[in-house]
Amino acid sequence: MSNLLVLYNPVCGDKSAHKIFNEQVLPLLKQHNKVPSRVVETTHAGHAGEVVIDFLLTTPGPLTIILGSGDGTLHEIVVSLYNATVSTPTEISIVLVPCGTANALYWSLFPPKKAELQSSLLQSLDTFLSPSLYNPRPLTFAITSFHSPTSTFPAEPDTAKTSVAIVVTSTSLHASILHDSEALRSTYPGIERFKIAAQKNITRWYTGSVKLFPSPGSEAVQLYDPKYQRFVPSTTRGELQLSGPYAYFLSTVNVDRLESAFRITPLHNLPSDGDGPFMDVVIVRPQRDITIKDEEESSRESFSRKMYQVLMGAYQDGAHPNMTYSEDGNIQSSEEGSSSVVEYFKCGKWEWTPEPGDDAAHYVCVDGEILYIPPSGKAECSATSAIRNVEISVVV
Ligand SMILES: Nc1ncnc2c1ncn2[C@@H]1O[C@H](COP(=O)(O)OP(=O)(O)OP(=O)(O)O)[C@@H](O)[C@H]1O
Repeated sequence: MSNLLVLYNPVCGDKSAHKIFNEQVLPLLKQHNKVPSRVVETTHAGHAGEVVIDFLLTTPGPLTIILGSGDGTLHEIVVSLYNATVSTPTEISIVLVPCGTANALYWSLFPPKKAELQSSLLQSLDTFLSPSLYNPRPLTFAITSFHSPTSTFPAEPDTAKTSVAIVVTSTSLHASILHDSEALRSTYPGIERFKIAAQKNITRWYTGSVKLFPSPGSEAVQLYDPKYQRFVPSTTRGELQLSGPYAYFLSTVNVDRLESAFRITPLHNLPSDGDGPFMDVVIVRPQRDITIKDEEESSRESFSRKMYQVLMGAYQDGAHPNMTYSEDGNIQSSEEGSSSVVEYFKCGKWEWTPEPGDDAAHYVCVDGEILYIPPSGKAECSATSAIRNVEISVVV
């Protein structure tokens, strides 16, 4: 029998968690004779992680957390577990009640149905309360470590320079958007703040080098081929190097979307080679477009319209992986073009080494947390199925 902890963040999203928990979640638990060991409303940033660690230390054993938050609070819990010493193997099940701004994990596991104006926020809880439907989905983690040039390799992970994603790890445009949108949170509490920050950054390119590595059980990184609408092994075995500049570089685990309607990694569930944990990686490199001949402002301005089309493709149920360039460099929604606009990979690990002079290329977004790569350093991100002694699954 699993211990039960109820935990919610009253300030996430539109600040409705307190009401949802007191008017819906707690009465439903009572009705089903589920008695939580603790009910905690977070009081400060970082509190959710402290509560979970404290609970595990005082009450060892399998734990179910009914979590009212966005992705950021779950990220905080995962990072705390990564940094803590949980001495015995522990299984944690999360029942998600989406109260945040984007709720990427929830909407990926419970995609909104087109016919419904408003999908239920209690689908994970409903499953938890109906044991016959119970189907825990193990989470994959993307662990990013930040190396300065003085780090020795292979190095022990330095926890002070490591973070763990359960949704997204990105650089380039997406990291810039998250970096700038945080300052807009109080004025624009909803997802419009991401669009405003996108407009500000869309002409920027990012310089550096990228290496992708196959996931365990696969000899090569897998690349989506729009012509055959499936993943195929890259012709390069093992490590694959890609030269920049980059407009977009984003990887996800566990999700096909970052908001209910923004399906940026829509091929998350499409099978590919390899049996180990993997990440979906979406890259846009402007110089794959034959009309882009240089890195001047006018080229960036011109390419930003194509980058915009790619992002709109994500809002059109994830149409962008099938966008190709026509012979004259226009984007078409057809697999018949000369090359794909987006490069969509599945891999087990990536490395991002920003060009030392490109400050904006040093930002990395890990589930909304913005981290900075040390000067002349790099970020290394690997997919894994357990953190330390802890396995986490989500109730779907
Ligand atoms: N009582 C509190 N006061 C201030 N900040 C808090 C409190 N409790 C939690 N937080 C912080 O609130 C932040 C936002 O939470 P969260 O990321 O879950 O929601 P969101 O950003 O609205 O949604 P999403 O991540 O889905 O976009 C978290 O980073 C967490 O540290």
